[in-house]
Amino acid sequence: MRPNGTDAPAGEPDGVPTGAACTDGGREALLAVEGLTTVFHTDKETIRAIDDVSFTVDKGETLGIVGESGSGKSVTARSVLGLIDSPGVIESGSIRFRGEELTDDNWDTHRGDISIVFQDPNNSLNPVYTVGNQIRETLRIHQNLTGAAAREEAVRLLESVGIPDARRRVGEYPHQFSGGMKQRAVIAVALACDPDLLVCDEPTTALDVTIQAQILELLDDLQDEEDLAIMFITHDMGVIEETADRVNVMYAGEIVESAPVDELFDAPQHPYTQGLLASIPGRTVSGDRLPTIGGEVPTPTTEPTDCRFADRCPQAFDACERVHPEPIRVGPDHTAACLLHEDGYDGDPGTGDPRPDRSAGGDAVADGGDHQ
Ligand SMILES: Nc1ncnc2c1ncn2[C@@H]1O[C@H](COP(=O)(O)OP(=O)(O)OP(=O)(O)O)[C@@H](O)[C@H]1O
Ligand code: NI
Repeated sequence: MRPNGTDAPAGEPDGVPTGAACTDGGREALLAVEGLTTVFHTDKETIRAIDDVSFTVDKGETLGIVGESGSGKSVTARSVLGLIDSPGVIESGSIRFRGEELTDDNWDTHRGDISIVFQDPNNSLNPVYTVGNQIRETLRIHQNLTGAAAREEAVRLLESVGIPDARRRVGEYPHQFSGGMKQRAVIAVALACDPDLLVCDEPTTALDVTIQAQILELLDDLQDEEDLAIMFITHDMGVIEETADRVNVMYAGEIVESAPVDELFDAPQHPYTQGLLASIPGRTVSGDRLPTIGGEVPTPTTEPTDCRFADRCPQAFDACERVHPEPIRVGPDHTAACLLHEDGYDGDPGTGDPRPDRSAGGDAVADGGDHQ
């Protein structure tokens, strides 16, 4: 959602949703999204920003969401957070948090359970209040903390996100913080809700590489300490490899592949994932030119009747233009929405690969030709 610069929710300059209350967890996934479809009714057309998206996030897990610009990553996050504004609307699907369906009526009671960190810390912090002020306000709303207790907790939170000299800096304004320190402060505000799930929408993209690495490390530490679940959105496969436990690969509003991170990198099953991986510097097998996927993500306006990736896919065959591929199990914990895998998973946990001849890597490309 970066292009139009609307990542900060209107009327919430500190980027922290309001509301409170916690319920106790069951054995169900922390977050379970099923068949979620969010559309934008523009003057010209209806954009199907995310289409029939299903996934879960478990307690303490990092789910990475990756895909090119326009693939629906931010809309997925905003849908889960109840931040879709007109002309957008959740058309269908279910979002359950700790087993409870999120509806217009009860969304507010879960506001503090799910926090979001956006790409640009400048849009998330209010320039006219001190950092400490913004943390304390969130503590008051979400944890009922006020006075000295809130002041101490604000300092503790700044310390926990690695801001040196926190006791002094808590009284400073956002402009007195560097970019990296500002994003740490944003994370501190997000944590002041005491969330179970932290959604990070490209939280390091605006930062330089060294700072980016530090923030990723910080999130990793926080996750261990606080048993946080994290939904991490990025277009950068390198960042995914470092942060995610599981990965959803999105394309044109759909999840085209989902797998544990190691498996996704070792044996990607969808040609789109294979293309994304092939464009990571250092992963190319030969030649000095990075292969990129030609073309760009289409903006879907109708329900899919074909594979939305077909016209960019090096392995496409006739049926890809006629049949919409549904996610198919290709391993114990691995799905791919691609007709190459329509035979599915043979149930052998030893390989996790129904067709070894079509497994990872560009070499599998020629195989698709059989179908023509
Ligand atoms: N407010 C809006 N009005 C109309 N269309 C929208 C709106 N917000 C998002 N979209 C459309 O929804 C689709 C998905 O957008 P989204 O922001 O989720 O992509 P993204 O994967 O987050 O991309 P990026 O990497 O650029 O942030 C795009 O086609 C986009 O144009
Ligand atoms: Ni986005």
